[in-house]
Amino acid sequence: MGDSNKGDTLRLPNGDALTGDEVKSPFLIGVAGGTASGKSTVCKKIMEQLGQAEMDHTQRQVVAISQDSFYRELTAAEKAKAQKGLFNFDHPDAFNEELMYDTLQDILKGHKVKIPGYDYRTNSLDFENMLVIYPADVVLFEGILVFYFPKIRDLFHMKLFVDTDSDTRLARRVPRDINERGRDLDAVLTQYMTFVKPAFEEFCSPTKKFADVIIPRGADNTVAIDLIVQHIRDFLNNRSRPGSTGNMALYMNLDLNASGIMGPDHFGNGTYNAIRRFSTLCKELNMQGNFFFDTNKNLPHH
Ligand SMILES: Nc1ncnc2c1ncn2[C@@H]1O[C@H](COP(=O)(O)OP(=O)(O)O)[C@@H](O)[C@H]1O
Ligand SMILES: O=c1ccn([C@@H]2O[C@H](COP(=O)(O)O)[C@@H](O)[C@H]2O)c(=O)[nH]1
Repeated sequence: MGDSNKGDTLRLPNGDALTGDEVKSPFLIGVAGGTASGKSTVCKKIMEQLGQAEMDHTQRQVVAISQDSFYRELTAAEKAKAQKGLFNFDHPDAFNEELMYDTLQDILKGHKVKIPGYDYRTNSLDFENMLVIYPADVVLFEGILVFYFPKIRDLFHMKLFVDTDSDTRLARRVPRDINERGRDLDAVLTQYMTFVKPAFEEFCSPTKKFADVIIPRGADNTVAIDLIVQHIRDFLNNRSRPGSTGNMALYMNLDLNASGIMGPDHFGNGTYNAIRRFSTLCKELNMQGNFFFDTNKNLPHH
């Protein structure tokens, strides 16, 4: 970061100030999309290409977290309904919004956090298998409704929406739920028609408009994934540069269309060039239909 930023208050995307030891705040990327659109697969590919997947958890620079760890605990009556496929896991009320928000805030402050796994066979949080999320440079947070809650949406430095058509998603969900989530065909189809499809249309699909980047065809879109990976690489390199404050938010929350307001003096030349490269690539890919890029109008906090 150039000298021009010395003395600036470092801020989380929602405007909260960061001070002292807390400045090693990660760059937080939200990854939304319908069920079985390929959100986890996209995150996995990003991690693999960055050489993070095979790395020890404590050493990773990039980590991925699922929104499923923030389903709220069900009452006995709700659990009984869930076992019969009669509970709506696709409604925003199924999630613990406050816990999700507080945990993401902790992550943004550079704290180590522990979150439960999720057991789809019992429809419950798995406190026996707690996941320890060590402070990282980049955190991917994926889930069907990660852009639904405004307070949470505002925490992301970058928002991706994995846009896979609904036939493909259903065709992938059926075998996945049968083979990996302990369901039978009837239950999967009934849940899909009763809850999943209507909730996607009402709550998930409308959040696509908040995305900075829309990835058509999910993990098949290798061009888009390569671009995102390159973008993250640039930021990781920038962060490790001598003189960098290590604050990703200052680096990322930019309206690229308004690049006239910044020049090589505003950030270091490396940063500036990376942003220009990203902007140019996005425009090209947009034209090729590999990628839809929108500037982040919600996050003007530099
Ligand atoms: N591009 C793809 N081609 C074939 N199968 C895929 C592809 N992307 C995902 N899948 C499969 O579809 C299912 C759902 O993918 P997943 O990444 O778990 O979606 P989500 O996280 O959005 O629910 C998984 O079984 C996964 O292996
Ligand atoms: O106990 C549960 C909890 C969730 N679901 C379904 O999971 C998907 C969200 O996960 P994806 O990996 O994004 O598909 C959601 O559509 C819920 O319906 C479930 O079936 N049971």
